[in-house]
Amino acid sequence: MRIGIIGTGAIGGTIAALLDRAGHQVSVTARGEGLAAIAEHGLRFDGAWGEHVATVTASETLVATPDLAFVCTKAQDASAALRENAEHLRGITVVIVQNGLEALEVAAGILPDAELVGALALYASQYVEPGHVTVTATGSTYLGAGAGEPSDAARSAAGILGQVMPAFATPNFLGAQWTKLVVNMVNAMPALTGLSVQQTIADRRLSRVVTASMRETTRIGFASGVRYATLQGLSNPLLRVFSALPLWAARSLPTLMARRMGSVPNLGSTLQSRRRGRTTEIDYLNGAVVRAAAAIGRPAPVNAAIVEAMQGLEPTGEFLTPEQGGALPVR
Ligand SMILES: NC(=O)C1=CN([C@@H]2O[C@H](COP(=O)(O)OP(=O)(O)OC[C@H]3O[C@@H](n4cnc5c(N)ncnc54)[C@H](OP(=O)(O)O)[C@@H]3O)[C@@H](O)[C@H]2O)C=CC1
Ligand SMILES: CC(C)(CO)C(=O)C(=O)O
Repeated sequence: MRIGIIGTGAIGGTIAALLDRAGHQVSVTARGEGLAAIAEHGLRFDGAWGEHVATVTASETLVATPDLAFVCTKAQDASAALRENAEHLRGITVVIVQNGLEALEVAAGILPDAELVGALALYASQYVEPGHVTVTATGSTYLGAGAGEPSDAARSAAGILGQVMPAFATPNFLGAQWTKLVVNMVNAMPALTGLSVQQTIADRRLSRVVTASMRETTRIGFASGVRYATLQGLSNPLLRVFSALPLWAARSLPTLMARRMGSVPNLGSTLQSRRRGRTTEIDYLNGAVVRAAAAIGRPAPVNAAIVEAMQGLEPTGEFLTPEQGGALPVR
């Protein structure tokens, strides 16, 4: 199958390398140093899903229409990347692999005649250097769209991706995005402190803030009428219990998540953006919780403080100490 990958960073690089290894004809889009490295040496892939050097076609934008496309940029880059490639995305299935709640709505405004599918990745990949990505923790990908049953396009894309990694079409994709948003509350503390996800959760002070942001997210979701979808053991009933726990007891959830990630340090995708001098997705993660809370007239003080702290730090390139990070408000 002819596969197009837009945005060949950690996730795009992983999908591109694995589909190339499985024999698909893969074309990728990249820019700057990343594009130069892939064009010169191929795309180097290693880590938990094996090793491969993919000799993919690489260019700044797609030069032909593929049978299936994956858009794997950060949320803040998605609109521009979709616009730049719109000509070759018309009428085909376009899978947007992206955290946050807005991926499909943004894409629908730019590609009204594509078959849009959202995808939530629960594995962890790292952009090691231009043209080199590594998988630091395995996990499944969930594909779907909207509130109902998964479309034929979602099932078929899950079938293709399922050839190379665990991938499932899921109903209630909106609920799945919220469940993933709860998971992504592990991203901010590493991005604020420069520590890995495992290190931040092992630190009692930072872990309290992670737990508080997760619990706040869960509560805002429930108050907004969200029915959380089941993703990798996290379900609506479990999150209902979690949302009512005191902080000391709720801490067991991020602790379990960190344990599942294993011993290879997982930086999380937000810290990786900072390390590469890129803007972060904070407005689409913790910021999405603040906006959802505002929409129902509720405050989200923990997530608002995290967003504010990140906005202050991003332009400086500096990090908080664990003491400073642990002093963020929790409730
Ligand atoms: N990494 C992870 O473990 C996980 C990430 N996710 C989510 O997946 C999505 C992708 O994340 P991730 O792979 O980590 O992000 P990366 O930053 O590693 O990769 C995104 C890539 O897109 C490229 N890009 C941006 N705009 C364009 C454009 N217009 N044309 C071509 N390329 C472009 C960037 O280029 P450049 O290198 O020049 O910046 C970058 O290489 C995010 O929503 C993230 O939250 C979900 C689960 C796990
Ligand atoms: C699943 C997780 C937390 C993997 O690191 C992720 O989604 C991210 O880093 O953005």
